Amino acid sequence: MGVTVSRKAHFNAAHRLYRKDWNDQKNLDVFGKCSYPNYHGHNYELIVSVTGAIDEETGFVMDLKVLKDLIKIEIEDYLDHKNLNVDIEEFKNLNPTAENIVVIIWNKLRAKIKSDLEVEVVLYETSRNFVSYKGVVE
Ligand SMILES: Nc1nc2c(c(=O)[nH]1)N=C([C@H](O)[C@H](O)COP(=O)(O)OP(=O)(O)OP(=O)(O)O)CN2
Ligand SMILES: [Zn+2]
Repeated sequence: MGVTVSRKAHFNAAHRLYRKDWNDQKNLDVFGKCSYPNYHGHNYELIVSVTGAIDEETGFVMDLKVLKDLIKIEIEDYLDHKNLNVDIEEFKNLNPTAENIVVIIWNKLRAKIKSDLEVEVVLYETSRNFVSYKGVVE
């Protein structure tokens, strides 16, 4: 049981959905226009939610200024205005789908947030397509 605090953020990035081990026709059949060779862009929006107990002294679950700075450094500075396939190491051999992007984002934030707090990330690829991830349930 806990209280959830959330912070919205955004970044713009280009990508292309395709597998190197498939030919162009199969990539087109599976990924459609998302596999076009010259990439395309999205205005990604994310919501990062942190759940935990309220600290008696501060009244915070987590300082939202700290969360804001963390998202800026770990996610926005890392992904904004990048070509995900070309510029981002994690996607050199991983398709930059919304599912894979949200897991990468979650892993980067999880590593920087106190372990007694739960972290969930919701990632909007378009205003109508979105995915969410809260880690593997142990
Ligand atoms: N399961 C997934 N399916 C799809 C993904 C994905 O990441 N996971 N990605 C894509 C494309 O990259 C892209 O998101 C589709 O964009 P677009 O064609 O613009 O999407 P819509 O036509 O649905 O645009 P709306 O504005 O949301 O109507 C495809 N599938
Ligand atoms: Zn896309």
